[in-house]
Amino acid sequence: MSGLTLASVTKKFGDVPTIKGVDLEVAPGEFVVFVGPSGCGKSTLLRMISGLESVTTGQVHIGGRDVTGLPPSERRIAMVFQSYALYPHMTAEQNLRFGMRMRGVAADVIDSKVAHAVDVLQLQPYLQRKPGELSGGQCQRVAIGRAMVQDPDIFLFDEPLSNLDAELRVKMRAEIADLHRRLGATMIYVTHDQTEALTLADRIVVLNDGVVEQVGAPMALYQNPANRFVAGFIGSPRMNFLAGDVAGVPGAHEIGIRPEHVKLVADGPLQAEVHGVEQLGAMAYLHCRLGDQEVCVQTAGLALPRRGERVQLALPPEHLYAFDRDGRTISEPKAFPDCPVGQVQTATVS
Ligand SMILES: Nc1ncnc2c1ncn2[C@@H]1O[C@H](COP(=O)(O)OP(=O)(O)OP(=O)(O)O)[C@@H](O)[C@H]1O
Repeated sequence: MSGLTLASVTKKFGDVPTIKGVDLEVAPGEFVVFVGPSGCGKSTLLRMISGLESVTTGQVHIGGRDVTGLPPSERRIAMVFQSYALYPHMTAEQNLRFGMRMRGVAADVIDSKVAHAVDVLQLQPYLQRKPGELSGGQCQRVAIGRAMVQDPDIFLFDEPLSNLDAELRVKMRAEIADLHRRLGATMIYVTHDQTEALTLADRIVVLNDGVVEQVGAPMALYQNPANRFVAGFIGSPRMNFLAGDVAGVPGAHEIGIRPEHVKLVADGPLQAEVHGVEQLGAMAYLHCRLGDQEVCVQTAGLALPRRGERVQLALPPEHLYAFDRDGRTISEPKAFPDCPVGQVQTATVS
């Protein structure tokens, strides 16, 4: 099992800086997820790790080896793409065997590796079918199997579940988590799906415009975002941001509070008007106007206010985040289960 080190990695496309200096240590066996808005450079960074994209400056080390100048075939990585990238004219089994056959791997070794992947991913029923005769989820399992048989030092996943419907995504997400537990392999995974990031990752890397905003365990980022960007990006619906003086927090340019922490009260300090109600069954989101500011409130109540009604809100101080003019979090870190305040990881690179 190998880890990964990115040292001051940059990428320019022509004159356009796309990755602006990323440092990252991934421990052997770790599951690290890259998230960030569209175009922030997630796939580019992954492709630089794989060798499909060159590095402009900086180094990539895999398992202690400097692989910066090596082609993908010499990096001992396997990549799983959103588009599966299976050979359409080959059966699932031929797809699993092909790469090894081309590299001249002995037949008995191929047999045992394929048998293991087929067993772990339960591919037996599909082996003789071609990709056109398989569902998206089945194709993706074959693609993951093809990565597995390479015995890579690192698995790289580029939005592997994006082409699947919602139900299948949930199932495949569980399968990938299970695969990680069983193989204990190092995995780097790109997604724009928050749920995938929060449920799969040991650590999440939040990227924004080619820089790392914060790296940390999912709940560490959720509870203790280093800045406004991470606070707004991690969590759905996103954190509410209000002018600092609304909650009377001294020194704060802006305050933030998550929808689940805003309270509907009978007699509160803040008067708001409901302009939207989203009833989701077990809970609802109320979209309220507080003067000229927007506040989303999560509530479990069944007797919901209606559109146009006035409600009173309270913002419990223990749930407030304060940000300075530059968007840095200036409130005290919050403790949460399994991670006392002293151990909170809020490393930022800018
Ligand atoms: N080969 C290329 N030539 C020029 N620009 C590129 C190339 N590949 C990517 N880019 C640009 O680099 C930026 C980062 O792209 P990248 O695909 O890494 O983003 P991303 O975060 O993965 O986005 P998405 O979530 O939409 O897939 C984008 O502005 C993109 O247009």
